[in-house]
Amino acid sequence: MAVDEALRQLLATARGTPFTACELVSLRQADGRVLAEDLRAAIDLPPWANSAMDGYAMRLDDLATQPLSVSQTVFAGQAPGPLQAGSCARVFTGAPIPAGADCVQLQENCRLDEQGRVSSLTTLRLGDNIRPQGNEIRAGAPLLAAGTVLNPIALGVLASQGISRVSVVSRPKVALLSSGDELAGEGAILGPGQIFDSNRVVLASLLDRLGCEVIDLGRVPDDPALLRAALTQVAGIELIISSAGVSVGDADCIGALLREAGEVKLWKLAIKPGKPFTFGHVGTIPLLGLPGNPGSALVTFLLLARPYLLARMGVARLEPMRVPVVAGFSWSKAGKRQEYLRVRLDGGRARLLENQSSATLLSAVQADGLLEVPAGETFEAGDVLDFLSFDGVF
Ligand SMILES: Nc1nc2c(c(=O)[nH]1)N[C@H]1C(S)=C(S)[C@@H](COP(=O)(O)OP(=O)(O)OC[C@H]3O[C@@H](n4cnc5c(N)ncnc54)[C@H](O)[C@@H]3O)O[C@H]1N2
Ligand code: MOO
Ligand SMILES: [Mg+2]
Repeated sequence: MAVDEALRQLLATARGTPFTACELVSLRQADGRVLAEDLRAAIDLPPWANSAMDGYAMRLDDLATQPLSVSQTVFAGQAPGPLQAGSCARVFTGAPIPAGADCVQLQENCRLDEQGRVSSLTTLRLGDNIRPQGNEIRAGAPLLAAGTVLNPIALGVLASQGISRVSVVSRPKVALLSSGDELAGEGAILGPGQIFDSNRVVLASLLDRLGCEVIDLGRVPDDPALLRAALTQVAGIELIISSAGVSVGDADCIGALLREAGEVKLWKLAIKPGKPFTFGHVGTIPLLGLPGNPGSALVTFLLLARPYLLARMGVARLEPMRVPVVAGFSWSKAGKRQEYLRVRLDGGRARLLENQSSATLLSAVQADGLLEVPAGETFEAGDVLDFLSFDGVF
């Protein structure tokens, strides 16, 4: 199955099974969380007309009779009285505009005489250097839509509205496990044939960044019964993510687990790395089975697991951002699978990192992102391809 079709099916399933729980959090707890409600502006912004510059607030009609005496001084945070006819007001940036004033002249463009009276040295137009009330947004207008991933800017927008708590999608409970008899944990001395488990920390950290509550089930041997036992330990799991054991080897037992205790929905995609990616259910709980090779687990997480999770969280923008990038190398072997090459951007061109093996993470840590090569295609240096940046993803 093509990657696009698998993604389409995963997203359709995800949209049909959204995470519905939400919670009220403070803005400082809301960074990276998904807004659960449509929000409208509570107040006009700015709440009152204010000066964009340090200078003098005037009435255009009074400029015919300058110099103008200064009838009041208004700092930001003060409440001015109305502007006396035939005078101007000393104002500073952010200060409310006195009623009756219709423009502000910069102090650099004013001359003060010995009596402290002000003349404008340049012509002014109605509204110059005034930020009108409600100019940015009117009370009641749509502010942020449900499904927005709150970032520091969005939090600032909420704070500027006096909003201090927001309803966000509760952290989905995701059970994570590494399957494999060969896996050793941190601090272990490697026995014969053993390797350290690296996938779990990668996936747990990626899940943290998506705002999930990671239930770490640790390393589980290649045994469907033990896998099943591990999964029944915790209540309330909303999704299972496993790594390894999805290919055709005698010890690959995620498929057996799904067939015994649930169902297999997707298996084997035209994606490189990541071919044996699996999606199914253990009982009623969805399971995303990522391949064990660390490069394959990473790529399938980014391209399939991440959008699936975001869709269940109600996020509108799901996929990593694709941008056109010029290839700095040629590719002559057309593959049967859509391929994701680890590349670095040097001078705006994609440079292929040396080791593209799905078994290594070292080229991925040097990469800026992935270059997408459609199945059956070759390309020349100078051709433009889609690039999926790691920026914004991690
Ligand atoms: N006869 C075939 N063999 C394989 C095929 C195939 O089509 N026919 N597909 C290959 C592809 S492509 C991939 S990708 C891998 C996927 O393997 P599995 O998902 O079954 O994973 P394992 O066999 O358990 O492990 C693969 C590899 O990854 C290492 N690994 C596993 N877990 C971890 C971990 N937590 N941290 C670090 N490294 C891990 C494991 O030791 C193996 O070296 O199958 C190919 N075979
Ligand atoms: O699909 Mo596998 O990930 O090539 O090694
Ligand atoms: Mg295997």
